[in-house]
Amino acid sequence: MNRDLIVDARGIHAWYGSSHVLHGAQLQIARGQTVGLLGRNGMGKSTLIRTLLGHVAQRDGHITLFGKDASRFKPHKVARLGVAYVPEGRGVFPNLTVRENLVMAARRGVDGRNDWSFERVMATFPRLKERLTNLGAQLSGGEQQMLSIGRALMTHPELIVLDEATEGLAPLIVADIWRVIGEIRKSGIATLIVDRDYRRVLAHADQALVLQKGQVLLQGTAEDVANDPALSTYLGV
Ligand SMILES: Nc1ncnc2c1ncn2[C@@H]1O[C@H](COP(=O)(O)OP(=O)(O)OP(=O)(O)O)[C@@H](O)[C@H]1O
Repeated sequence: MNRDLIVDARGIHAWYGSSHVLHGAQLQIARGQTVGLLGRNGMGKSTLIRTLLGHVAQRDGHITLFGKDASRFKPHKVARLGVAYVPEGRGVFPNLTVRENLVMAARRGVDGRNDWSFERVMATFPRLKERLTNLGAQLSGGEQQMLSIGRALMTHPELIVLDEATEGLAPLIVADIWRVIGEIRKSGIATLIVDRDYRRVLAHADQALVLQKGQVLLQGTAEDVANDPALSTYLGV
């Protein structure tokens, strides 16, 4: 195995009841790498993510995370390895303040890293700084998304998984979230990104893959995927 791979998933199958959704998909992420996961609606992107994270019980295939066989790991065990999940539809505590949401998430990284301090998160998300005493439920959708990413950073992950982080948000907020994704990339944390805006995904990613009906049809550097003549057909654009 390539030692730099923090995610190495091969031959992944997943089912919801009798519905067979993933048909031998694969995904590799190296340390510090940004990987874009593309595909039309319903092609299995969220299912692949949820399978890697241990949320899909009916699964088959080989998943190695940080060199450990995680094929049967439960979500809490995956999280403890240093994987932070920012799910579609946020994931903040509505009855806690912004400050409480952040502080309760804080922990050192697996290797003891502690560089994403509360102050650094505040500097990254100036909007949240103005809302520290507001409850999670009082935030706009965009602010909740920022808080969710802020919480992920406070856990000092090796990998952040962003599933549709910009979905349904106003363009200025979307631009701000892409700025933060760029900062996360620069800071050396690996990211796995699913987003409808494939151009932005490819502009921010090192590697990309395209899922169709639960299989990976295209995989390579973001530049190669962007230049592949079949891309627009696969994405229906
Ligand atoms: N909890 C579930 N139970 C049953 N079927 C599901 C469930 N979640 C997803 N599916 C089905 O699995 C298939 C893949 O869905 P998935 O959400 O992984 O696709 P996606 O590529 O992430 O698309 P989208 O962008 O629409 O979320 C779809 O046919 C979907 O209807």
